[in-house]
Amino acid sequence: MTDVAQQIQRLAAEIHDHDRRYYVEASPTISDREYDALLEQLRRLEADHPDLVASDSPTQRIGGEPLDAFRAVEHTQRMYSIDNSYEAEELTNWARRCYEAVDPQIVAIDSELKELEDRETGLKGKRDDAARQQREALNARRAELRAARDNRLDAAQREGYPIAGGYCAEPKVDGVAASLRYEAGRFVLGVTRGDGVRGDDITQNLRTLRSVPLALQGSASDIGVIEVRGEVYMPQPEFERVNRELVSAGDEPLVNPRNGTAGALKRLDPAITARNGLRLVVHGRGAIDPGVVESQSALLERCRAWGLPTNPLAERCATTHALLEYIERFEQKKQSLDYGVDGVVVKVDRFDLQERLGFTSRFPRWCLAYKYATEQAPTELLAIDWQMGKTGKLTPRAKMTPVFVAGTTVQHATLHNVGEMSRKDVRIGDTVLIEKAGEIIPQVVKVLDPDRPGRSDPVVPPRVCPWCDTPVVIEHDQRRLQEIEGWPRRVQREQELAAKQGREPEPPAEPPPVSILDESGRYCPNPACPAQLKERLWHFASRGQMDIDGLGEKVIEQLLQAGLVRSYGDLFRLHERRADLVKLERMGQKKVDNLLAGIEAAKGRGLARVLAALGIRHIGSTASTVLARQYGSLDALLAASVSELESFQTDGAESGIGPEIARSIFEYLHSERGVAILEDLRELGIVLSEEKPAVAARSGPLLGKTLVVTGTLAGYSRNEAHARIEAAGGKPGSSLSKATDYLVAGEKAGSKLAKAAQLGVPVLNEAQFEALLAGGEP
Ligand SMILES: NC(=O)c1ccc[n+]([C@@H]2O[C@H](COP(=O)([O-])OP(=O)(O)OC[C@H]3O[C@@H](n4cnc5c(N)ncnc54)[C@H](O)[C@@H]3O)[C@@H](O)[C@H]2O)c1
Ligand SMILES: [Zn+2]
Repeated sequence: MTDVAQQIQRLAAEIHDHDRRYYVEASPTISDREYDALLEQLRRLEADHPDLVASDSPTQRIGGEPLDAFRAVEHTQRMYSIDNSYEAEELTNWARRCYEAVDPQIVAIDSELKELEDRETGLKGKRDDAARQQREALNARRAELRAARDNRLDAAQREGYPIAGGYCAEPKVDGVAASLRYEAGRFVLGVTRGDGVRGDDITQNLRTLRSVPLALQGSASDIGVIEVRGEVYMPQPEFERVNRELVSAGDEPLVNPRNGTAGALKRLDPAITARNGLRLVVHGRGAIDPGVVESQSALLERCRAWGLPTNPLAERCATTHALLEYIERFEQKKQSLDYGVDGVVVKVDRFDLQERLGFTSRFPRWCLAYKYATEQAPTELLAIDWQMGKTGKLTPRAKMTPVFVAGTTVQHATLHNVGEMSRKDVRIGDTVLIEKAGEIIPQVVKVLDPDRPGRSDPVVPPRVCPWCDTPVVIEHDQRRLQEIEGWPRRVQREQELAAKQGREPEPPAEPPPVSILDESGRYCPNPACPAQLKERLWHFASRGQMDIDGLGEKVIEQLLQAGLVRSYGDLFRLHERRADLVKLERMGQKKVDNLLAGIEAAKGRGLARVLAALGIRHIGSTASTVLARQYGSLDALLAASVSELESFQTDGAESGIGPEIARSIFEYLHSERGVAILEDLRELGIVLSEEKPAVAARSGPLLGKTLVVTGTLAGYSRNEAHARIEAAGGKPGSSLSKATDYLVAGEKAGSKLAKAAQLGVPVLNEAQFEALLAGGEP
């Protein structure tokens, strides 16, 4: 194989790997700009060596793949990616190409030039006078046409390539593409982009989004097919809320809202998707009945009238000058939006012109994404320290010379885990590039001077816990482990297949053994580790959990140092150690009184808060609330089996407690340690039960009303509907009686409908229910 062929293959493999991380696993390891640079490099090589372009090259296809777990659906019209640019000049070059292809004068000139060329070919070999004369006339005409063409283009450039109908500029919302199909105005199918040809059927998940209308308004019901394309995204406040819950449940936080969206859409249980606060914005079309809309700007207008959400910041721009002005203006504005935007998408507005421009193998020619570069800054890496989490996880953190980036001064960046740190080969003294994209925590992008002489040795990760000297436990990337484990099976399968087909087997190469590069986590397994204890107590006492007034980080450290606290229970025994407490630095009588009162008050927070406070893996405030409501007391919870925990329904609907959560809570409750902790808390008089939903609000539009919910609602899970009823002052019931005020019926409502009719209980559909919640008439 030639060097170039090898280089192309290596690059393609590398890009393919990044695609998988980005689209399938939703955890990219390089920035978009670096990714785009790799792709550009490949494109250049391939352009010079067209014979080496493989049909599955990343330059020839769109990155995602449909997932096995969902039904794959073929798109009626392909879903494309969009070409990127980071420079104003690329944008004007793009506009020029569009202009040349659609401006009537240039098109006329080009077709005449083509005609001249054909005539010239016809004259080839003829040497007589007539032919010479014809040739001269032809050349003169060609020169004339070329001059006219240049003039026309020069003028167009000055005016900003004023294409007929102009351009449309819209924010490029950073989310996940989806196609939504409406037939006679009803939502019938939602599909991800997948590989552009086939995507995943995510209809059920999309139905849970409030911004996805299940039925369109106005003229839409008279139109056979309306297929729109849009972006599903997670607004910033939802992203922060979801991350707070994940962190408090001991799970890894989402890296950014886009990854969070991709993850939530891939959930098999729509109730979980519903909990992520996703939203939709429509920005394009798939198949739409002919004659319905003629341009991008008209489409957006019609969508609004049909009740489909579009971006109010979209604007028609007559020229590239206006486009660039929009881009500049928007760079300021995007900071204040409550959703992530990574650029501006510009499109030729008129659909007939779009059709004339057509597509390349990956992109529409009539569309371009202008991307804002993520703010990055170089700085020096001073040290790497290890942070302890409440589950015992040790996370490497870079300490750097402070640097100003994306609006704040940054001096720490996370390195995630030892694998990541080793793959980036980050060492002390390096100049590193850091960035803050949609993420809250700054990231180290890469080392800028990896070939510098006299570089320090790689940092050796701790083999024992830096706080308690217990040997650490190392975990490796699950996917790599499966790959290694499954290799013999793959070899065998190939041999069998080859034997059947009567050919030489071509067994897959043996995957390399796991190394430090595959490390995904390092843990201190010692439950009594003081560093973990501090993190756990800190979590236990915080707001969303036991909410103990006066027990902050500093006080916890003091208590641990003085040996006054070694467990959660010890907190509730502190009143016996009053004398010791007063002696602590900066404490004094009054502060001790406050602290002890805070601890006393926390005793009655109830089971849900206690479960959330214990830092059990995967158990955050949502899961603990569902569990406490369902079981009512610790004893009832203790009596439940794993299979019951994972399958119980709250009033006929999925509880949202999947197998992972069920196993985690079960194991904790029945572990020696869990039992000891909970028994201790029980003896100390901590309330380990939960009042059933009687904690109704004392005001609201539903005050004093009882509502029963049945069937599947599009906008909420059963639990959420109940929570909304309570928040509005009402009482959610489970069985119908004469005392029931309303029956809220979703899809597949079943026998309760007949019973309601019998009892004379009014039935509400979802829209009427929402109207009632909002304080109006149903
Ligand atoms: N960092 C990595 O490892 C990595 C890996 C793969 C891809 N990527 C990034 O993803 C890009 C490719 O992803 P892509 O194919 O999804 O392209 P893209 O995200 O750059 O743009 C295309 C998408 O933009 C969306 N979009 C948002 N607002 C829109 C609007 N108003 N109008 C039209 N479309 C709009 C559409 O859903 C469309 O599918 C790469 O260029 C790279 O930047 C990064
Ligand atoms: Zn330890």
